[in-house]
Amino acid sequence: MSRSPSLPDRPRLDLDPEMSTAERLDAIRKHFFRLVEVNDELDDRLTDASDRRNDLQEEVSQLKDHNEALKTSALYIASVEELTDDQSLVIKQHGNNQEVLTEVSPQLYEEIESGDRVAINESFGVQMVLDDETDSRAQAMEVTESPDVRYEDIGGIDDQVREVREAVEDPIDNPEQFEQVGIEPPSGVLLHGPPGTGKTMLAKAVANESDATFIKMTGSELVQKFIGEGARLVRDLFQLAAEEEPAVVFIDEIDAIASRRTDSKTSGDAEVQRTMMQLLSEMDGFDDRGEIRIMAATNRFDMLDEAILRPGRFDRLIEVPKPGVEGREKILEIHSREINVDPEIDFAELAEELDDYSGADIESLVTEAGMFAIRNDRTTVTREDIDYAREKLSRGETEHGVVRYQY
Ligand SMILES: Nc1ncnc2c1ncn2[C@@H]1O[C@H](COP(=O)(O)OP(=O)(O)OP(=O)(O)O)[C@@H](O)[C@H]1O
Repeated sequence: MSRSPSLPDRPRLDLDPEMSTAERLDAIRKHFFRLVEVNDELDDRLTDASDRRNDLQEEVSQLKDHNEALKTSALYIASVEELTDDQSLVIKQHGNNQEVLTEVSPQLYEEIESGDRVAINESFGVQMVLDDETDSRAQAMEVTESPDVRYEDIGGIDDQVREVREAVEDPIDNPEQFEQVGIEPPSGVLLHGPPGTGKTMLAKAVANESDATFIKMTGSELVQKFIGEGARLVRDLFQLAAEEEPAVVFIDEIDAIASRRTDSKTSGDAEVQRTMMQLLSEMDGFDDRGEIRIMAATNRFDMLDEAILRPGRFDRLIEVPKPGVEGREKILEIHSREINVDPEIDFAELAEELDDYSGADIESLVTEAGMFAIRNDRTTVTREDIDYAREKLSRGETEHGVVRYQY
């Protein structure tokens, strides 16, 4: 901000006793005109300052409004139709096409262009300018041509692997067989069970082994990160799968968009409902015998809305539990494949001790033990390293930031 120039000097009247009366009168008249000039100048400066003050007050009030808008959660998406000269926008709300005039802060006004998509709250306060549609599509979906997970990387859940292969891989590899026999393959496969038991791995492995593209979307992200865009992104997800067939669509944390209805009727819930409705309608309009298979996973099976489990939707439920003792031994072996472990370590005995460990916990244990070996300048992981790692994991801290799941 520029500093205002200093105030004009106060005019002085110098009367010399030697002056004649006419000279004195002249000096006084000049002094008078000078005073009028300074007065006018100060008047102008006062008007400028008060205009500036009004501008600043208005800016403060707009920033306060913007601040309030930021504190509320965004609920709707709108497109900017027009920017008016007085720092307002004409926006059109998506869904109901309602046009509204809304004021924005000068900063936001600078940032916005006609045609932008913005997130707005219930009182049409603009919260933020959204990325363009293609950006959010790319961010919301993880697309892998061939994920590097194979069935042999998964331990302790052989029955689940077999069931998933039957429900997902066989219909992709042999659709004619299903047609000839006249049975419909399951529409959607829902994997449920505690965190870190291999649900995502299973979906990736089946995509890899069926030479299908793996397309993943996470329910909680749709709700928290891509506010107001859930329904569109679900539609895009299925469209992308159709472009990429054969494809395995995997919706992780499906409970975030498909939980049983709560009693509250807030618009946030309405938005989640719209996303779930879109998912249901995509699944209902889907040809079962295609080269697109739909999978989902949840740790909160008890919370799911039954609508999602009806025939034709997620109608094959597969529980993926924590591994038993043999499973734990297998997972220990898998995660030690690439690691130089002391051959004296008895995995069967160790597996007995790892009661309640999930596959992800076992992976963390092995990695953490490796970190201890490195720290102690050794190239082999010993039983002591494993015991140290266990102790550390049970305290919830790890060397590389992976915190052990608590159930
Ligand atoms: N059965 C298993 N066999 C081998 N490794 C496993 C197994 N389960 C989990 N892991 C390890 O844990 C990591 C996380 O597993 P994954 O993401 O598949 O679990 P998830 O069940 O999908 O968990 P979440 O519910 O938290 O998403 C895997 O990358 C893998 O290294």
